[in-house]
Amino acid sequence: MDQLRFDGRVAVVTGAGNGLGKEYALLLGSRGAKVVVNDLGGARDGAGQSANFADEVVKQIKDKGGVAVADYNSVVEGEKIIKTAIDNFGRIDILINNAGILRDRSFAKISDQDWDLVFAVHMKGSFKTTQAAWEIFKKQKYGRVVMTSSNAGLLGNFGQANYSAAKLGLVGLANTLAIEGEKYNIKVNTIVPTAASRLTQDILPPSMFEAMKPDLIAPVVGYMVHESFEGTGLIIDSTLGFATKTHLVRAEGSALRKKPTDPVTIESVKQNWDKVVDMKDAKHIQKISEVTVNLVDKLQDFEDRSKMDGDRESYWTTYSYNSKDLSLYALGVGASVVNPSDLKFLYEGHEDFVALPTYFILAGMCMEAPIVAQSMPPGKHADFTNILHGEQYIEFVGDYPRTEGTFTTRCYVVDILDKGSSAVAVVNSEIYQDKELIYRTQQHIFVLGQGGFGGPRASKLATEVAPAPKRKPDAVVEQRTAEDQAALYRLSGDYNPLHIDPNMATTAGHPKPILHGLATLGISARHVLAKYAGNNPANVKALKARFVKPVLPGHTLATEMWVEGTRVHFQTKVKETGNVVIAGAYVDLKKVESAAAAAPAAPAPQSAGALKSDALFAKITEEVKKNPAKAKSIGGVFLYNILDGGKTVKQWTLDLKAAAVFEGSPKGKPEVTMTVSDEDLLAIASGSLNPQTAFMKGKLKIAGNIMLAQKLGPLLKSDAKL
Ligand SMILES: CCCCCCC[C@@H](O)CC(=O)SCCNC(=O)CCNC(=O)[C@H](O)C(C)(C)COP(=O)(O)OP(=O)(O)OC[C@H]1O[C@@H](n2cnc3c(N)ncnc32)[C@H](O)[C@@H]1OP(=O)(O)O
Repeated sequence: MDQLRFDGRVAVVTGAGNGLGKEYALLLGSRGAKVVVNDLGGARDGAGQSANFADEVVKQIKDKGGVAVADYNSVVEGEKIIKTAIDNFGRIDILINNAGILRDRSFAKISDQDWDLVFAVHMKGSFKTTQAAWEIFKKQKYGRVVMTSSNAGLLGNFGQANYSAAKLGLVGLANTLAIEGEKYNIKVNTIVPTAASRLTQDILPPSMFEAMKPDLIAPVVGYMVHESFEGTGLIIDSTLGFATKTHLVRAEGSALRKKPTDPVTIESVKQNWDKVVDMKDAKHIQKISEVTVNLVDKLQDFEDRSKMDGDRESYWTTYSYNSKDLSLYALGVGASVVNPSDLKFLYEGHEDFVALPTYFILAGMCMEAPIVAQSMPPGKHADFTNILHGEQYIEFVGDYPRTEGTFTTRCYVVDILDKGSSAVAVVNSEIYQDKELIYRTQQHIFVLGQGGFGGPRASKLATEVAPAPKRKPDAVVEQRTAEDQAALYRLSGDYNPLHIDPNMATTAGHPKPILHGLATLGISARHVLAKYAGNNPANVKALKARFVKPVLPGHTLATEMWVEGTRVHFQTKVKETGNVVIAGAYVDLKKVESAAAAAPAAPAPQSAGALKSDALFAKITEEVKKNPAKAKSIGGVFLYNILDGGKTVKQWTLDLKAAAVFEGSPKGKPEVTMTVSDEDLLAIASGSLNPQTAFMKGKLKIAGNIMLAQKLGPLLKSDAKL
């Protein structure tokens, strides 16, 4: 890489007589910048004054052929320091606010003077110096400013209340200046250094002090003030030759009331506190305007949800998943690399990688919601010690979900049934993505010993099981479960101790921890999928099952299947005992594809070479010309990002060789092939086929170098939304 230089630039470094500031000044001076070396020459606590420090640094810069001038003003009179730059060099481009002092005392002992002095040097000093340079930066439409914060400010540190407050104040100052400077090409960033300096000399242990050389941090700041540096409003923590970005994140938060008409009370705040502080889905907010948008969205969601809920108590939650979750789940329901047709459920690099349909039941489980417990009739209770999964239903409504995403789930109890000795809670879930319903589930939770309260025995709102035909099954698939099946399955999110804790299992009357009902169901559903659905999850419309008897890990499951139209009835038996464990179950398919028909010879892939046909390019170009705006956002998707890397890639060729080159692989050696028919490619270019949809429907496949293919996949997805 060419040396990054500062020729023609003028830099002011405050507190540059020693430590970090000195290193910044020496580095910039050695790279062609004219440097104002500011230092008051005071002691660490700000007392005293001397010209020696700054003069010495100026001498060192000049000795190496650089240009520098000393400045002995206090940063509190920042305008004088900037004047030194203008008087000597006629301009200013870079300002590093580095000067600082310490007045450490435990909080109770901090005097007004300790407080004021620390604030004067750090806050007022950075304010005055930056403000004096600001108008010049604005006029010349160029400026690079670095504020110096500290982990004591970001995190607090015993005995440094004054220093911490001032240091975090500087982050706030930088944040606002980054916004105000944006349109004038003024970049304002914050460095959080931990270095051996006069400030830390007898604070750090000697061995650490030795290692934390300021010259390991100076290049980080050097880059942050270079003209090629694009970042602004960043907080960069650096020490010991490491650098890392740090930023504040904001949790999803929670509404503090059920309906817009309800009051907020101290009690409702307490009730929702766990969600208020839940950082699971926390995000970094880039701009203050995002907070407003986010609040408006939240308010809208809150109102929409409250309308949907009416008088019904619902529980709303979000559920995020990624490829790792899908693979883990697939292992939990017995998929194995031993079976090649399972690979697409296990390996995110597989060109047909896809989620098993039963995986999506999990987002509808609302395990953490107290809704069943809260819906029990007076005197009855439900908890992990007395519930069993009784039945499960799932029905896909929209496009088959992708291999990663975030859902919003609404769960609510539709009925509590009285089955005599026991109760059954019927729980509905609706699962939304981007406010669109994509599937729904229903679970029956059997609550042992809690019946007899005079409630209804059946519910019109419950999806019924369907008894299997009375003939011999059309097919049977057997699979032995592993001893660790439940231990593995639970990692997908059902941590009910019944499935892992021997004491809990004994208390509930089982010889050992039992298998999750959904693990048994997942295994049987896989059998149906492979046998009659062409192993294609998107072929599944709905699935229903009743758990009739518990299964123990290690048991062999035999899934018996009957085909009736597009419905595949099934029941599952434990081979060792002959017990039926899943009954009345079925999978509704879009189309039955029996195993023989479902395993055709692999379709002949359309070679990447086909994409390079000149005739096809000519056609695409023609389409693009007809509607350039549309094509730019759709057909251009692919290459836009590749071009972002700064390489010249011929547009509209969709040439993945170029992508490989972009990734730094040897030229002319394509590492990725793209499989797409000429018609589909044309359709993408003309805007009639969304690449995201094409990717989802398997019409567009990327394979080869897995890392690269993975990168390209998300590019398609994210850009398709533009
Ligand atoms: C929101 C948070 C949710 C979190 C939930 C999930 C947490 C998970 O960790 C829990 C699990 O995975 S548990 C493991 C899987 N489930 C099981 O092993 C249950 C197996 N089933 C049984 O043991 C019995 O069927 C049993 C005990 C359920 C019923 O047996 P019996 O008492 O003998 O019932 P029976 O006399 O045959 O019938 C009585 C009435 O109940 C209905 N019924 C029977 N089985 C049902 C079942 N599985 N689900 C729903 N209803 C069921 C019958 O139809 C009958 O009603 P009716 O007289 O009105 O026809």
